[in-house]
Amino acid sequence: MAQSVEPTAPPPHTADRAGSRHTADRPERGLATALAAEQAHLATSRAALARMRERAEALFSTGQHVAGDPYAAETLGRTLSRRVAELADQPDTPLFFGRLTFADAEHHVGRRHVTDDLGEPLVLDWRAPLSRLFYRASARDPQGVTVRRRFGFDRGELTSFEDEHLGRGEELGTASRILTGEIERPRVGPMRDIVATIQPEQDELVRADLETSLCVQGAPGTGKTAVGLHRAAYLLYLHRERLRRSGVLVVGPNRAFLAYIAAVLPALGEVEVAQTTVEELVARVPVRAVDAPEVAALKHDVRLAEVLRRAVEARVSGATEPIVVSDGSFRWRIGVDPLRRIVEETRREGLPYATGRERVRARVVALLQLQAESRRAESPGDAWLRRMGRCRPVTDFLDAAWPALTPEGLLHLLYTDPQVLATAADGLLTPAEQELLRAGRPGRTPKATRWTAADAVLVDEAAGLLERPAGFGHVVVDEAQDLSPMQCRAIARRSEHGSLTLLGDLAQGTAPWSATDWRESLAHLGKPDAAVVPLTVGFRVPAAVVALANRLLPALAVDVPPAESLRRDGALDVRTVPDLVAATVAEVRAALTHDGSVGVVAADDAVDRLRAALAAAGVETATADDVEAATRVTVVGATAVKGLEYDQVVAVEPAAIVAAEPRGLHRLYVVLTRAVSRLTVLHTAPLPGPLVDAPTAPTR
Ligand SMILES: Nc1ncnc2c1ncn2[C@@H]1O[C@H](COP(=O)(O)OP(=O)(O)OP(=O)(O)O)[C@@H](O)[C@H]1O
Repeated sequence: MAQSVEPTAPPPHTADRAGSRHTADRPERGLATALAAEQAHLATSRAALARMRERAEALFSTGQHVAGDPYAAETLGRTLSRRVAELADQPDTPLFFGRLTFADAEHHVGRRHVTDDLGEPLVLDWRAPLSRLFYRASARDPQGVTVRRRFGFDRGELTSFEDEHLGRGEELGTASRILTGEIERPRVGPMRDIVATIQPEQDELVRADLETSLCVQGAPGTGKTAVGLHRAAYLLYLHRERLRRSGVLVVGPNRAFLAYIAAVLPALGEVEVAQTTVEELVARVPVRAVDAPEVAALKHDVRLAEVLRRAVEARVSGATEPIVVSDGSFRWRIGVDPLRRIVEETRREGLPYATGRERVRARVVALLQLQAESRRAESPGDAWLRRMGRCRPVTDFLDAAWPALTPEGLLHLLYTDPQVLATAADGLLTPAEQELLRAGRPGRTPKATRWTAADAVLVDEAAGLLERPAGFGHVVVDEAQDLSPMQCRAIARRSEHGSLTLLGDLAQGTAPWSATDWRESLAHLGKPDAAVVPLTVGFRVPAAVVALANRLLPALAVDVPPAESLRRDGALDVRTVPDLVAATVAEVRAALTHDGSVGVVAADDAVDRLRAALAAAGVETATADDVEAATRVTVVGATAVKGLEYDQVVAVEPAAIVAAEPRGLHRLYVVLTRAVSRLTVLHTAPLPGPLVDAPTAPTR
């Protein structure tokens, strides 16, 4: 049988476990000795990590004297300061969480490599090839592992362990108490890493090759975000140099979400991953206006990509006049035909527009150079070439045949010149749609125009036609179901030569343009062949709560496998109340008698009222952006709660959440799947149809 051990004076919540497992005196003593040995190994490893950090700090402070020049010093300084940050020891985060025993060796597995002064490993990084066995070895296929040991910690102290003798066919799987304890622990504050308990099907995704693009369709709480972040850390470990140069980007739905996940990668020693929202990614113009819903929907339609492409192409025209340049006593001339040929040839090369313009300039200058060489019998120098490239006749020709463009200038032109729009949109947009696009009253100039969020995406598309943006080696996109086709393209431009991890749940799509089929999104993202992999085992939401949320699925018109929960604990309470505000205050008070965070989720326009009522009742609350807030209660609008979780959730008036937006039922599905331990639904209005008569499960 699998064994577990606790110290002789364990913390109260683990005492009975130890007692129930090991009554015989001798094994208990043996296990206590083993526990003491593990605690000693932890102390040794901590001390070794501290020495590694001291060495890195010493190098950092002498780095400037060692490096030959200021640039080298800066690079070295950056590398070393990163190294120092990576080696930080977080007192609450165990340095190792597992141990693998083989016939001839033993390895502790932890958050980073730790070596002793001789370079011998004390802890293996969880991402090392050997560590993989910690997650993947099983009784059926032990892969050489005789014993897998998991450690239990309490506030950074090693307090217990559990052994699975895989070699003898023993395996605890999800019955592991340490695993269950980790999954069911009350949540507080920002998201944490899950390295100690990554499940085999998650590990498979985390360790997919750098070349592989993946789309993970996962029900709420199945660990999609966790998988995406751990994959980023894994890829950075395996391809450190390459990805440091090209970069890794994480795209999330909003700032509150990014704040919630911000600490995960640094805790894994990865301090240099860019984290952003799509809005920030495309923020070339300030957003100062809001589109009507039908205009926004049109601007996010993929047909606009072709309209913009044609509009750019239409800027290029043939030459109508020769170029004549006076150069001292010489006059150089290029006729209309060769100029047309240059434009045509360059157009066929399909370069980004701005690069094309420079190519045409270079070709014109090359023809001038030929003439100069044949007349003067010597080759003109660089200064001459530059002067020719900038001289008036050449720039006049360029401005007529291949005019300079800015992305916002192009969009402004489309919005203000009906003829330009009609030509570019011919056969693609109806006259009524063209009218809609122009209805936004653009300013006289691009600068004077009050751009909308959808305009910013179009400006980014235009920018991509003019110049190729720098891409990332790997991009992780969370809540990807909400990306519009045009937003997908903005991400595609940044991952053209890299790979993607796309994470999402079609059932949680709340935007008017949310995906209903991953294949379409993947095509817009430029990765049509990426595999779509389901995750269905939920680690967040208790089974009773999942059952309630699943009642909405048939009404959501998406084809996704329903979630199952690993969690049998948890409570659900759905109640009609006479006064929503008073009931919310009472419910929050009751929730505060238990551990963990409390999230009050309501339609956006009810948030201020509820916060005020809670404040009047003496309950301090935070907003979703404030993940570090000392207060345990957060009041959050339904539209901001995606991706977040709270230990106890009070969902207020589902009917109002549904009524607030066209995809309100999808929004409600998101709201109902945020609870870790307990969900209370309070309502005065009738519940939305699918929830009527739902059974409740009050267990405490
Ligand atoms: N293997 C695991 N071990 C322990 N906890 C896990 C594991 N996988 C996921 N979790 C936890 O389950 C919760 C949900 O995970 P996560 O937020 O990644 O899910 P998600 O699929 O992104 O959810 P959503 O669809 O709501 O965005 C988190 O608290 C996470 O830490």
